[in-house]
Amino acid sequence: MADVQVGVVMGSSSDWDTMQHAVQILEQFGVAFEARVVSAHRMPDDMFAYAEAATARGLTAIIAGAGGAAHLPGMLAAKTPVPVLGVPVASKHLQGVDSLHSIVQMPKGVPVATFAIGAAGAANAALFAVAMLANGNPALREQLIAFRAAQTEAARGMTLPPAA
Ligand SMILES: Nc1c(C(=O)O)ncn1[C@@H]1O[C@H](COP(=O)(O)O)[C@@H](O)[C@H]1O
Repeated sequence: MADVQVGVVMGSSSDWDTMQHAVQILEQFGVAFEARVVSAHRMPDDMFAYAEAATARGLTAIIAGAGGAAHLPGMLAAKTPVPVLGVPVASKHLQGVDSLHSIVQMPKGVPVATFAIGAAGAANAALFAVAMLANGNPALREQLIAFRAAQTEAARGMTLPPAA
């Protein structure tokens, strides 16, 4: 099995509906990844161990999704130099604004690259990880360019219904 290039972690299995959109992109581009539940709040020792092992394991990026008091991405970033891409998962009561603010408002010196709330943010985090990997991988870069071109064609082909 190929070495894992990107780690996809989330605070709970309830985040999977959102985070599977990151995994779909990584699968589409043939990036070797792992997906697992790692919670700063509920399993802090495991979270520390995951972050501490990330460099030696050769991870290029960690995509971390969490909802509510979403400390997971920031705590991972505190424990590893591997870039952390944070995905705010929509929460039950505050629609993910709490998650977004928890992830984006990092103190100076410990950055988390923060994406949009929900599925689009998860997909974009994965596309960003692909772009990072593509810096050293011309074939992957070509794939990314083809993905963008297909998206452009799809947008050009969009039609609108008659006004009501
Ligand atoms: N924000 C965090 C962390 C963390 O940041 O460590 N661990 C779990 N959670 C979040 O709690 C929400 C509810 O989780 P449950 O559905 O399991 O109760 C999830 O969105 C999860 O990401």
